[in-house]
Amino acid sequence: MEAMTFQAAEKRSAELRDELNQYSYEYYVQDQPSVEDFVYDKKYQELVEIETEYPDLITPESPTQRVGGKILEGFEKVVHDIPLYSLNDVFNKEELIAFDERVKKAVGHPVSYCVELKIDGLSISLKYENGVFVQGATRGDGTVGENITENLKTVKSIPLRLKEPLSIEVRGECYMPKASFVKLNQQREEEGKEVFANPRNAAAGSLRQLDTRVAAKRNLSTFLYTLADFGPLESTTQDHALNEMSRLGFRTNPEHRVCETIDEVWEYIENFHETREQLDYEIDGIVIKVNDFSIQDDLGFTVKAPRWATAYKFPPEEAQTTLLDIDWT
Ligand SMILES: NC(=O)c1cnc(OC2CCCC2)nc1N
Repeated sequence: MEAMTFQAAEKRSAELRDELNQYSYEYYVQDQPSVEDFVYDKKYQELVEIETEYPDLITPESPTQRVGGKILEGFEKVVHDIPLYSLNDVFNKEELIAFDERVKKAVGHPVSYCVELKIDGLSISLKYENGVFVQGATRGDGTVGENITENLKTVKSIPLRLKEPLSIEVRGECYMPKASFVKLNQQREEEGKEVFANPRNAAAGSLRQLDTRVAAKRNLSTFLYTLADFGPLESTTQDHALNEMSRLGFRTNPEHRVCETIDEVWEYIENFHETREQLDYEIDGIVIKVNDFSIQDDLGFTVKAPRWATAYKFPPEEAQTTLLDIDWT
């Protein structure tokens, strides 16, 4: 290809960046690729050539910035302005009903719940300034976490630029799909390395890597579930907030549902207790949240957890054996 003028390269690289980021969004966030891999690869190669010729044209959200390549000295500490809370657990229907009774007593009337699968991964917090991904951190102890921005940039489902130039903070789970976990452990066994006990440990181990190229190869994914700093957004319920995050380009879990009674919540729990091994990611329970944010504010928090949410935990199963028994390839 004869050398492009800077102006031509500037225009072409911007077109390629937008096109490639759209393809990546369809593939990794919507799970609905619109083009074959070779189409993506060809355009990606063209962008690499232009950026190699004109490095000044590289922008933070360029897909070429997702391959990693930095060896970090360590992880800096991040103080969370808004704490990441943990959840009080319940283990049976009676305790779930007691949770609903406490909420109704405190609020004075029945409430709707937003129920979500409890993804078994690593809690992360993502900060965006004017739409650009600027910081990713682990939960840590809920107040102080670790800056893992460079590793999270390699997670393809995390948007490097939002669909709108908003300054917001969201939280969610970074996880390793079951199939990737099985493949990774097979690889590690062949290499005589120690295998990971479960997908959660594999995801945590991948994000704790100081060599960002390692994280880039671990096929991690995300489901976002908390709008922490709303910026200009005005969601009044958890269900609406999930839809807003999806609209902005985040990957959210499609199984969330609003339940009007605790019986409906129990039906949802029983359904997923049976069908969870068909999911291509691990869950360890169901999260139940009062849907209305103003009622959440009225209920507030105990020292470590919200009064407006609980986690129904499934009894631990011999997950590892079932995982390895299934042919995920
Ligand atoms: N692992 C999950 O899938 C999950 C975890 N946490 C939450 O909610 C936070 C927000 C307020 C307390 C807990 N939702 C989830 N879906």
